[in-house]
Amino acid sequence: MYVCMYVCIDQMVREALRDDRKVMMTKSSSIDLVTQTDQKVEQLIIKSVKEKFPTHRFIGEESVAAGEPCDLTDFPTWIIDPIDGTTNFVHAFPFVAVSIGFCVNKQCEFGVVYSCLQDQMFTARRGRGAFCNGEPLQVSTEEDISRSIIATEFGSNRETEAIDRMFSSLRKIVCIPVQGVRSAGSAAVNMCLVASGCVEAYYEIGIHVWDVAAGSLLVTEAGGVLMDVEGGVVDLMSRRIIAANNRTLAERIVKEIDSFSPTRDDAPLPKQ
Ligand SMILES: O=P(O)(O)O[C@H]1[C@H](O)[C@@H](O)[C@H](O)[C@@H](O)[C@@H]1O
Ligand SMILES: [Mg+2]
Ligand SMILES: [Mg+2]
Repeated sequence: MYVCMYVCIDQMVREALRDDRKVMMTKSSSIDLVTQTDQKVEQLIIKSVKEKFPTHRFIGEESVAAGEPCDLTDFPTWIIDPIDGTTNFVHAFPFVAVSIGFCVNKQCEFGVVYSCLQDQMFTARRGRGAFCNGEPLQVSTEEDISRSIIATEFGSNRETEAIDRMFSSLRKIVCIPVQGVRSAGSAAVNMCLVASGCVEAYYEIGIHVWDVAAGSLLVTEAGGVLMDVEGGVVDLMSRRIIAANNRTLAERIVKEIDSFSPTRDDAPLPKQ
């Protein structure tokens, strides 16, 4: 099933990158884009999984956008971001990933991130390590943030308060100083870069559970840590995350972040 699904998705994304990168609609803001490929890939994944596991549940980015609930329960649940980096996809910027996390009892059991244009399949199973195209992954051993590259993103929220806090945090982190700040344009790819040891840490406020479910397992199985931006235990439904190579760097980043709390992924939908 999985090989067939992967081949279909790979072909679908590559053909769409060549022939159809049109924006179909926007969601939370004029820059929160959706394409037909986002929807087709998610439908293909859900259909394929349902055929084999009809009782399993799903949290899919585009299904939630269409009104499906975003509730993570103890049931076996597939958490899907069909195209992570949709803005990159629309611009043919080469970091476009498919991210699938599988959770039972609210714990990720395996995660897959396929970085389409790099043809890199990142995989992790809980307790069994993280891999890229079968090669084991290990986070960076760097303990000194002034010798680190930090990744972050600005998302699609342009509200003044959120922007002010994001730029205040960024300024403080840049001026530590760190050796570099990077934005792949995809949370999942940023987390794969942490798991691969290319980037020491990634943080973002505004992500969704589907952006980070698979990547969170890749990071921890590669020896890294996850933390809330205020230093507590990460909550994948809180829309805030730090994924780092070690606690030292994660705690250093916490000191510089002006945090805020977006509406949770599992917040009750506003009454109609
Ligand atoms: O919407 P996609 O492309 O699935 O996910 C991206 C968000 O749009 C963006 O706002 C966020 O910053 C980025 O991390 C995420 O991958
Ligand atoms: Mg995403
Ligand atoms: Mg997406």
